[in-house]
This record gives sequence, C-alpha cells and structure tokens, in this order.
Amino acid sequence: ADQMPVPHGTPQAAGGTCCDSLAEVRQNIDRIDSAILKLMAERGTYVREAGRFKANAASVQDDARVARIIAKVRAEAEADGLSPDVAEATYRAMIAAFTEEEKKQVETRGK
Ligand SMILES: O=C(O)C(=O)C[C@]1(C(=O)O)C=C[C@@H](O)C=C1
Repeated sequence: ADQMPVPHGTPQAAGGTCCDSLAEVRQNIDRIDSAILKLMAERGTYVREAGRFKANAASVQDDARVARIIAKVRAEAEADGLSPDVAEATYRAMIAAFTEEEKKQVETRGK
C-alpha cells in the first residue's frame, strides 16, 4: 500500500540482485534478524560464563574491555561496509543489556 509503483534508483543489496519489492526487502531483513538473534543467544551463554569468573556484582562491568570491543567493532564495521556509528550504538546497547543480566546473575547466585 505504501510502496511506490516504481522504486528510486537501482537495487544495491545482494550484489545488485535484490530487491524488486519492499516485501522482498523485509523478508531478507527478517531472515538476517533470525541469524543475528541466534548469535546473540550464543553470545549470551558466554557472557553468563564470564559471570562465573567475577567475584561480585560490582566487578561485572569492565569499562576497559568495553572500550577494546568498541574499537574492534568500529574497525571491523568499516572493513565490512557497515557504518561504524551504527555498529558502536548497537554494541553499546547490547553490552549494556548483557551487563545488567550478568550483574543480576552474580547478585543472585549462591556464594
Ligand atoms: O568480558 C567480560 O568480562 C564480560 O562480562 C562480557 C561483557 C560483554 O558483554 O562483552 C559484559 C560486561 C563487561 O562490562 C564487559 C564485557
């Protein structure tokens, strides 16, 4: 309904082979989101594992480690053709949420 009869410009995704419709664009975004979520779930299992090595909730947050992750993520994003700012914003939000979960885990575990 909100699609234009003729799209602007030429396709840029999948080596210029996609897409012919907004529906096709969104099918691909949904497919990629499912893959990202599986990787996030796997990442979460290792964040939980990191919690096993933290003495207490106050030591969960490691700002130096976060700074190293962000620097690496920005460089990799650049090399992959992804905006480093988009990558950094996404990672800061993701790490903040994982950090909260890890803090709760460490607070509530048996001593
Ligand atoms: O590397 C750690 O020590 C972690 O707990 C994992 C993680 C992350 O999500 O990458 C989470 C919290 C810390 O602030 C740093 C990094």
